Amino acid sequence: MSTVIKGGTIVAADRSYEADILIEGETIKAIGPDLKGDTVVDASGAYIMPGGIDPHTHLEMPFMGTTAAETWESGTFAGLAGGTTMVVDFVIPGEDGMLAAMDAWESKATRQASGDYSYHMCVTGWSERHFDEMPKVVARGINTFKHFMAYKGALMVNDDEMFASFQRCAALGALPLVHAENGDIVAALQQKYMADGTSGPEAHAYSRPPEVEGEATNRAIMIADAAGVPVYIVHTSCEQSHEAIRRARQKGMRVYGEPLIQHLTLDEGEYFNRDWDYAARRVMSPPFRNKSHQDSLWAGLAAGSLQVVATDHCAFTTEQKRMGLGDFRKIPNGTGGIEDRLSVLWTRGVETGRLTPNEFVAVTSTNIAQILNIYPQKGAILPGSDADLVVWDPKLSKTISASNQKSIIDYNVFEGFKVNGLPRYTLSRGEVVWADGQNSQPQPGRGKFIKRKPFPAANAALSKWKELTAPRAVTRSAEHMPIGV
Ligand SMILES: NC(=O)NCCC(=O)O
Ligand SMILES: [Zn+2]
Ligand SMILES: [Zn+2]
Repeated sequence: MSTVIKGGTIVAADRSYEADILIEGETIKAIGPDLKGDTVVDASGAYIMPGGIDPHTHLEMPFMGTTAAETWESGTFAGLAGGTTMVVDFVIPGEDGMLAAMDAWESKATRQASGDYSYHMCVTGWSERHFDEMPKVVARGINTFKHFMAYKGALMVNDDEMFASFQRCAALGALPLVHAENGDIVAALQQKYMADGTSGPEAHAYSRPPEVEGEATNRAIMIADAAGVPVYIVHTSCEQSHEAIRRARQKGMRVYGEPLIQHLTLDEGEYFNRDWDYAARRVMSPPFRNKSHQDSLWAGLAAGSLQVVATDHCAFTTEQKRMGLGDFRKIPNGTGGIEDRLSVLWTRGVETGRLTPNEFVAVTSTNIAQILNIYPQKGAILPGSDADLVVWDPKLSKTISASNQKSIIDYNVFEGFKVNGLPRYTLSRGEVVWADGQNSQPQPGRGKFIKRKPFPAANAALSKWKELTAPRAVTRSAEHMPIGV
């Protein structure tokens, strides 16, 4: 059974050109003019792009005394409806360790996911057990380990723990990821605002200023450099953090930065809304920033100092957010975006000229696949690649509203945004899983876990350079030594 996508313009990260795409089974068989297949997908007047990859989601994550309400079923369906064909979710180990946590995640994902998925493993402490489990995690197809420098008393790790884990990553060919905020200072500022009587959602933003993120980003980069490993900074939200990443890259370090679609388009004014629910629904870490930080992030995407746009989709209902009434520290941290990442980025990025269509593909798919080591299986339109494709219709438009979203959350932080550019079709491994106007849900459980191999190249290059430039003892002959000592 073959499918041909006809009449569109292929938009890849490196170029745009007109061609048909022939799909056989789950992969791309051929690209060229006048291809024929059993079924035809009409792409006339549309762009054909690699399916979006969201490298940062928290579906059904237990967090802050509750569990993120977006399920694997609703979250992956929402992703497909918005053109995202793969998510990478964070596994949080409990008392039973990393492997048991991975099993727990897998038991949910395998039954429910309708798009493909992978995991990052979180490192929330350090011990011999962590040291021993990490290679087993890598053997099971995970090559990224996440570290929280915030959430003191819960997920936060200290510098020595992070350094030990980063060294282990270096040895295993794995990439460390970091949530960079100075957790000690955040905790102190939270206490101060509560003591001053500022207990509403706005205090969430006050207690997490950009300096707190910039300091932690610099520290994470320094620790990665000392450990001889690249590093990926998740949810880069401000100029201070971007500046640290930019400077490190200019010095030749392999540092990646991931702005979120929320930070690019929503600002701190959201927290000053008089409606408590409205403001609390937007509480996430780091918080939304002012327009000058947004400009910095957009510039970084265009210039290449920031590589990826994610969502950090960690969605709680209004009822869950109300756990923090009277104490902003108890508002579950997280917002959604998986369904709207591509259309909002297209509208606010490509339509405004901040990004080219090719840069759009790079930051939503190709760069991510390369950084996570699944390219060209994912993130590419090439013979042999998985046929994860979006037929993107720049003429389709809608006004974003919780009332008709696929996400099961009762609100949407982009409510009222008018977007131009939406998927006419989304294909996941060759199957049409979303068609505009049909609205039917793909089969839960059809999504596959995608194994990601370790990174031999970057880690080996770094350790070779470290070895070549390592401090060495000076050899001194007797004539250069003090006599009689
Ligand atoms: N970002 C956020 O507020 N919640 C999800 C957990 C995290 O990524 O820090
Ligand atoms: Zn985080
Ligand atoms: Zn996150």
